[in-house]
Amino acid sequence: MSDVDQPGSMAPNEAKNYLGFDFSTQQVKAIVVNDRLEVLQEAAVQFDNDLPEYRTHGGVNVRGDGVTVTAPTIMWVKALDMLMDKLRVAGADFSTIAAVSGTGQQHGSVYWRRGGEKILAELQPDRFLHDQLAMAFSITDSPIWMDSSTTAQCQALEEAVGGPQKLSDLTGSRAYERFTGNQIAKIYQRRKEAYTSTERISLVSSFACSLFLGSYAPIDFADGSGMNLLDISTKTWSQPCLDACAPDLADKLGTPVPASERVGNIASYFVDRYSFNPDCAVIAFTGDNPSSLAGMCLEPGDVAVSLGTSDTLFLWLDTPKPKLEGHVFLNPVDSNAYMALLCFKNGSLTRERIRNECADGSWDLFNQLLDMTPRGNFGNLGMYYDQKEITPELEGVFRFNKADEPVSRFTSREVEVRALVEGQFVAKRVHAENLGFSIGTGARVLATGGASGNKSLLQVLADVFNAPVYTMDVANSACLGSAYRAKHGLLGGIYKEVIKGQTFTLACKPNSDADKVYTAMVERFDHLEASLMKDTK
Ligand SMILES: Nc1ncnc2c1ncn2[C@@H]1O[C@H](COP(=O)(O)OP(=O)(O)O)[C@@H](O)[C@H]1O
Ligand SMILES: O=C(CO)[C@@H](O)[C@H](O)COP(=O)(O)O
Repeated sequence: MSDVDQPGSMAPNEAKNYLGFDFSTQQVKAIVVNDRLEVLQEAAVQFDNDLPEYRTHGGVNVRGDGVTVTAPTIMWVKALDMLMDKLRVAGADFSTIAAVSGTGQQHGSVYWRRGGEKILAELQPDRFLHDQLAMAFSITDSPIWMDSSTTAQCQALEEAVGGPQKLSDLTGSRAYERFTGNQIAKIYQRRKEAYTSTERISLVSSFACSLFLGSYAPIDFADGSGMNLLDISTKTWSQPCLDACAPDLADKLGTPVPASERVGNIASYFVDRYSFNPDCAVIAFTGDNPSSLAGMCLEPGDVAVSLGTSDTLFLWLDTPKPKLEGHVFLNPVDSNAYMALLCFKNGSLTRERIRNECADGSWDLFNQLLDMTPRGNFGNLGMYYDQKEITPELEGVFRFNKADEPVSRFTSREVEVRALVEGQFVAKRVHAENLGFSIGTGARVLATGGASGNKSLLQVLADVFNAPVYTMDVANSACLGSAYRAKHGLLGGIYKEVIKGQTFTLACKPNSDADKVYTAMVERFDHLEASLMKDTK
């Protein structure tokens, strides 16, 4: 029997569309693209505004200790219920979707109670997912990437494998507090019963994939690299790392797979409730930064800067050289390649705080203030770490005048705004150069994320990197990358040959004096940051 004759299969001449999801920090989003990769529909559900009953701020709950940061797992499920309805209202025809994929904020973890997979398999199409999954989790609040409460677990893991560089050589990163292995170790130590009653531990990405699959979805190699548990050479769990974190962990994690793997077909729940074709493929979900790399079709030599809740900077890597700073992940579109990533916790939320304090909550006014100050900011320089930063591990606000003397405040709000933005982007260049990256002639900076629509910010980015900044029509490349990966996962082949034709728009060019101004500022910043780190230690 041919494909066309099989009940429910997609006929060759039927429209083939692709659906991508992004379970990120502040919202869940979706994009439908057609076979030519043109966007047909987009929708989003914002946690704080659309689901106020969970009382999140920026999509998360910060506990009393100030360092434990979680999000209610069931909130993500309820957001998906709402998003599916929004997509339908936007005109999405789910019967045309040939494949679904997705992405999630990295490192966050979901704990399925024993019996969770049975609940997934028996979901009733006439009821919401969140009603049926309310009892499916052994831990109801998922630790997320902003958590920095696992310092002790990180030390223990590094000691267990022979030190921070050994761990980095093995897993692509030294121990980081938000990395999932350390979070699991803390849960095992503090909540043994809950750990024992956990059948499966998912990342946010593989948890979301499980909802579409109707069974536990595997963790993919790229997002799995953000756990301090995956051996990036063998692409299997590292037994010494597992043993250092918690017992029976391999069973609870399942076997990792390439991000392009077709992990099954869509669950009958989605066929019956939303009229998906039963042949619709589910492609492994991955982390949001790896998915952005896929959405931007990053080339070796490009630098991508994501301005989402976190600010991240990432690069394509052919050869991994893990260091004590930054991360090496397996590449989501080429299993023989890698990507390097730097993550800065104080991104958009810190910019929002300064916007609220200096610009009456208006981005327009914030931009006017930024544009009215000169490059170099009269020698004033700032570092704004409202929450303990990841790169570098500093907390607090540090302001310096042109003589590098600490000052408690700047003389005007425009100087404060420019100090924030220059400080954030100079930090990215300093730490990218520490990783060995230097921007060559002809290199492009590709900007994405919620703040990448702001031209005044992008102008500073272009100046600091002394390189042109490009954007795509769709600011959310993580979500777009999910739709692209759905197509690639279904069809197979070389990613760049299946996914081609994206156009970038030149957003900003560097000014002629930028190199001089910012090369000097990079040196000063590096020096000042090093002395702050010394003081902290
Ligand atoms: N015009 C703007 N200027 C600067 N930042 C903006 C602008 N519009 C949105 N943002 C920022 O984008 C952030 C959300 O980015 P997004 O990539 O959607 O986040 P995430 O994917 O992490 O949920 C918000 O916190 C907001 O501060
Ligand atoms: O921790 C990291 C990367 O290592 C963060 O980048 C998270 O992946 C959250 O992403 P956004 O919601 O800010 O896009």
